[in-house]
Amino acid sequence: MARHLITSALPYINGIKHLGNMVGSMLPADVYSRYLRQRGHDVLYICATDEHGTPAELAAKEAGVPVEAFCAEQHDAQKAIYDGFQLAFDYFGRSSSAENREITQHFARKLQENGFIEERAIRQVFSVADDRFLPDRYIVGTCPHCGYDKARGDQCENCTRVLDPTDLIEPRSAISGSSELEVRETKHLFLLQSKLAGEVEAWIDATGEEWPQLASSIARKWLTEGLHDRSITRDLDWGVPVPADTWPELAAEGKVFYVWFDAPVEYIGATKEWADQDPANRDWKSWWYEADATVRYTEFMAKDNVPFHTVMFPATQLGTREPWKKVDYVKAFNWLNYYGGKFSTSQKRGVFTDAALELLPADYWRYFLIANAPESDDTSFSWEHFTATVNKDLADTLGNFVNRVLSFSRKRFGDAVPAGRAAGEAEAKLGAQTAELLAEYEGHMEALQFRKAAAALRALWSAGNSYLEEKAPWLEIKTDEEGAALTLRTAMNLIHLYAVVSEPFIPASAAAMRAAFALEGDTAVWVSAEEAKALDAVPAGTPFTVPPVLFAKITDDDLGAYKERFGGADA
Ligand SMILES: Nc1ncnc2c1ncn2[C@@H]1O[C@H](COP(=O)(O)OP(=O)(O)OP(=O)(O)O)[C@@H](O)[C@H]1O
Ligand SMILES: [Zn+2]
Repeated sequence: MARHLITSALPYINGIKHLGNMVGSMLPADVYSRYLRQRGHDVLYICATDEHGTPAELAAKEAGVPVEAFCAEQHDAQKAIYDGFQLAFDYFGRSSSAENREITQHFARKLQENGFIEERAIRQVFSVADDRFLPDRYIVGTCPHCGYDKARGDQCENCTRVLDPTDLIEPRSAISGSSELEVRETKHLFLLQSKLAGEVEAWIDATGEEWPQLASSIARKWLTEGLHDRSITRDLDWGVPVPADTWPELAAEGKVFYVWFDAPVEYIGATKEWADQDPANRDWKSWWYEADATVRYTEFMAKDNVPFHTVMFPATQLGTREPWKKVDYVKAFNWLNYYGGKFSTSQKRGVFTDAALELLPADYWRYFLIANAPESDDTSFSWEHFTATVNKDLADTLGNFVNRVLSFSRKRFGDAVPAGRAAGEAEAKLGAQTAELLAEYEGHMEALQFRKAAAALRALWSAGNSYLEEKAPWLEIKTDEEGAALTLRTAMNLIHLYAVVSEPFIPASAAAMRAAFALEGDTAVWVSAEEAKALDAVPAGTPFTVPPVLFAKITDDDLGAYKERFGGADA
């Protein structure tokens, strides 16, 4: 049995996340974690808010609150929404924690000891209008590689290339828009990534083989373009301070580490936060430091985050010369787009997670998003597609099946699962088909192929509908009561199986389906394809209740109202 360490890219603190963030990082990590837990693995799913950096500072300023208070508030607001989405983190931490400060400073000291950090005087962009040095991402201009005119000084969102502010054509301040920029001299720490490039490449050769193509191609592209030394400190108030014991002068000047230096370290920091809550029973080091071969580490993120996770953070880890656990598998996603553009926080485009939960329960979104995850390509969200998926897959195929079977059985046979005749040919065929589809579903989950997994799950639900149509217990009952009872008992067993295996996708509905049957013990434990074949986990005589309608259909009026409210018109 493996121990699975799972992390999803840290959501940034400056605002409520949108559905793109959800499907590109946290949601698939949660689905995968839930699946592995059900299968009996030891799983640790860690995430946190990414709290440092200029955007947080500026957002706090705009809100008129101190940045610490702003982050604390926003962290709680995000956490409440993730609870609403039923994201079952083992721990959801904060990159501004004392634990992360300690580990980040430790990383920096080790890198210094090993000769991978150098102090350099650099000339940095100073905005006269804003009276401050501008961090890279607060300088915007045109990308020299692809011509995108809103490229930031650290990275071009359009072509994902990493940039230096001085690469930008027609640079201007993102704060004031002023182009009155001067270059002034200031000292910073540089991580000598160029010295680590060979090691990173060798590491990718050894581990990157099985990564999805999206992840490995971005990593390779980055290495081919050359791994440059990078400044890892900033002139900001808010961040992990440069430790005074190692760099007294820079510490006195109030320099902090660059947010991209401490954010990935927070995967470790948050694990320590988790352990610090119950030190007698939780051990963070066995996951991260000298972790043995039973620990398998999987990361989830969208494509813009790939270079930092596949190249830069591994370089940092390698440079410490300490045995830190490095990623085994990088599950990378493309963009979820919204009517002609990327979902975007800054441009307030798309559906945000708080609004989504106001409209409909989490399971509707979870299912739709995962079934249409941007795995092999960018994917477009449309309200029509969302409506059709919810109505067809969730309401008609799954929800209706559950309600029809349970209501009809209660009406004819009372509040316990009827016995009826022994299983016959139709049940044997259904059992074989169920086992086959379940094995297919498992295979896709093991391979982290979420769209395919969703399709197999949907097929499993459909198989129940076909069986029910074929046996037609509402006709059968007129001539063969024992046969009708068998059909209903079998269908109820399917409902229970669906409840168990659908849990990673739709946890709340799955729990409601399981709770319909008064069974003893932990009924959420995974059922193997071989066990599923018999369709007899719920024995005759088990008391049951009919749950309220699981999925309400979205009407044409609802659809119209959603499009109106969220601006869902083609650009
Ligand atoms: N449209 C999208 N589709 C899929 N994943 C996305 C999308 N936008 C952002 N992500 C991913 O969401 C995760 C959290 O990102 P983060 O909080 O830093 O927001 P972001 O990337 O700045 O998004 P935005 O630009 O919309 O603010 C990252 O892994 C990021 O790559
Ligand atoms: Zn570009």
